Amino acid sequence: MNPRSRDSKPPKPSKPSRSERHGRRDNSGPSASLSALNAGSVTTEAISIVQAQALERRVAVLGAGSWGTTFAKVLAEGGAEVQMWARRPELAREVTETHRNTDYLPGINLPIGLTASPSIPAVLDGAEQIYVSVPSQTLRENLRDIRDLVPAGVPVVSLMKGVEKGTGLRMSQVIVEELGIDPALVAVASGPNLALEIAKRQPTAAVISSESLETATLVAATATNPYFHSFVNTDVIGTEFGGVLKNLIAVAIGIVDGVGYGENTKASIMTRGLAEMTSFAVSFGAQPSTMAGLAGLGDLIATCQSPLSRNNTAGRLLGQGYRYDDVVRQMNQTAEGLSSVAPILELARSRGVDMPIVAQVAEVLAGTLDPRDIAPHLTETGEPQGE
Ligand SMILES: NC(=O)C1=CN([C@@H]2O[C@H](COP(=O)(O)OP(=O)(O)OC[C@H]3O[C@@H](n4cnc5c(N)ncnc54)[C@H](O)[C@@H]3O)[C@@H](O)[C@H]2O)C=CC1
Ligand SMILES: O=C(CO)COP(=O)(O)O
Repeated sequence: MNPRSRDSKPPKPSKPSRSERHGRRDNSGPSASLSALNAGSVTTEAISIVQAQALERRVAVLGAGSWGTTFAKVLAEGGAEVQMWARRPELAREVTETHRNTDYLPGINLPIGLTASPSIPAVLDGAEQIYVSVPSQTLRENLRDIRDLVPAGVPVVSLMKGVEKGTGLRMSQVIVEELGIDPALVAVASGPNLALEIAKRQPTAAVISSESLETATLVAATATNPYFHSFVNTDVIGTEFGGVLKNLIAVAIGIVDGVGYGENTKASIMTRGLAEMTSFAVSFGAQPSTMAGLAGLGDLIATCQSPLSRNNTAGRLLGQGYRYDDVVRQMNQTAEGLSSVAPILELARSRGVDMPIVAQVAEVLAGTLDPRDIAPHLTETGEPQGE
């Protein structure tokens, strides 16, 4: 457990009632845009029932980008009181005052029970659970700013899908290292979770994984609502690597899409990609069944098929002939796959695992392989081999 003691806290100001916070008419905003939002989505009534029955749980979400904001909405619509940390004060003001985050989630009304602040101490004060959604490459520096502010004994949940360059560490490992907390308090969330679809309340599922089933269950109960169902497992390695590796295969799919290849090519890459993902993750101790579940196959399908995926989009630009630097300049959101390629290949080499598709993505990124030549090279040797 966390050896640090909990600071004594000032008494909390009296809170508005649950119905005031969530608002029985649900989201703010004009009714016209509300009904547009509710077209093809889980109903406001279903959410109100869950909110009314939920335990009062105060949670913090660090990162107000597309996934941090969407997950904060999921938690609030599951009945939690949610405070989100936003780097930019004007974004925090927009979320709290107008219930919008137009930069990341255009057209989405956020729940009244969701507020944001640029002050990390204010957001963490009294938090019973902490969810982290910042780019994987900045996580360590973000955590250094907060290590003395994390309340003792509180679960910390990674929503991220990358590995750290240089160390090759998974995000849960960086969290344990930087915060010095018991790994049993750390959980990860993964699955087919394209932010904008979820923000529109289109139903989906995820996996919450922790080496402690108790932690995973507590987090999953909080991160569940009528349109978002959280399953649990204790295979942190598989759940986390599933989210990282499918990004790399989605870049490959984007590349061949950009070139103009069709469904056979994409199905071959997805299928062989899953085989690559599984060999890699199992060599690090993951369960093969995790790779066949939501955090592996499920997320692979969603990310490879959707134009909403930033990794898929980055790949498509590469396939259309843009250079790596141009692609990075064009992406104004995090495409984790681009930074995970090198550390994943290094980790694969350390275990003697072949990753021919990921290796070719690295070559396209480096400009040493013509995107048109990626698809035929689905094996390392070109020799016939067992599937
Ligand atoms: N967007 C999606 O559909 C999903 C994203 N994820 C994962 O969530 C993580 C975060 O992704 P998004 O929220 O989509 O990214 P984003 O690019 O939309 O937002 C990143 C957030 O991190 C903040 N941030 C904090 N420190 C930063 C720094 N030093 N440099 C840059 N930004 C900093 C930004 O201000 C921003 O609020 C990634 O690991 C991604 O793979 C996982 C599931 C779904
Ligand atoms: O992880 C995701 C869907 O599950 C989001 O994928 P992108 O980061 O490629 O947008």
